[in-house]
Amino acid sequence: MKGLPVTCDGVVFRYGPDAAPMRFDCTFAPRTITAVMGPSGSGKSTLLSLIAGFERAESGHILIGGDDITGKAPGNRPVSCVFQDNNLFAHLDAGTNVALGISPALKRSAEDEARVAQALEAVDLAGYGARMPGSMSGGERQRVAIARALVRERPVLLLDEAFGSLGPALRESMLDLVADLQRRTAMTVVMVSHDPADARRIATDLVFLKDGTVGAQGPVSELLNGHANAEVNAYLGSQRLPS
Ligand SMILES: Nc1ncnc2c1ncn2[C@@H]1O[C@H](COP(=O)(O)OP(=O)(O)OP(=O)(O)O)[C@@H](O)[C@H]1O
Repeated sequence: MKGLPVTCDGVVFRYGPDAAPMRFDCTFAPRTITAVMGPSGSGKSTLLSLIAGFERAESGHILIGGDDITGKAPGNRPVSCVFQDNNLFAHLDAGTNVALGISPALKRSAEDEARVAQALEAVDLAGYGARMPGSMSGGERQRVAIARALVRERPVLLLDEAFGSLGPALRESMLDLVADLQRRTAMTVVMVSHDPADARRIATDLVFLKDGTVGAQGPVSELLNGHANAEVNAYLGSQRLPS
């Protein structure tokens, strides 16, 4: 599942006839981790929803690996998503939740079982297959969601504030897990985060949104060094320089 580039080419979207149009022109490089940052309401979740296919562009094109996927249904796009909450079916155990990434049928072949076990092991949850989501911690549930994304073997992984509700130490370990999985699978990862420390920790590229459009894009090392861009600096405030 080698990562593919994702390009938004003049993608225009609005939530309703009276809403201001958003417009996205950006590229997410293949096999890298790109952070998407920007003020609240700047369009980060909307951009991910457009790439995932939960929202449809009014005009423009979304390309993944050169394929125009603008009109494709979410399930036919080469992407997996992990959100902040509610990624799992509460009435199904962890193994079944992961297996849904392989097939919607609840019956699993021996080969499926092996893939589920392998994915749970990859996220450090070996042996957790029979556990119900309600009996797991927030971090464990997010790891199950990542395991499901892994078995889907899609070349693009979208993370929308996936670790936003976790404490700092756990969040760091989840970020390191994503970085490790990204290195092993060569996925393209697009990660929405509010925290510049997240981007500095694992992302190489940054797309900065402002007022429903791309305000800046480039390497994290340049855009978050405190000197590159006045709008990014204003957003970062006291976190302008790495601690
Ligand atoms: N379902 C919706 N219907 C109407 N407007 C919406 C809807 N979802 C989002 N919006 C509006 O679109 C704009 C962008 O929202 P979006 O959720 O993409 O921002 P965001 O950058 O992810 O914000 P946050 O950091 O607060 O999660 C905001 O002005 C928001 O109020």
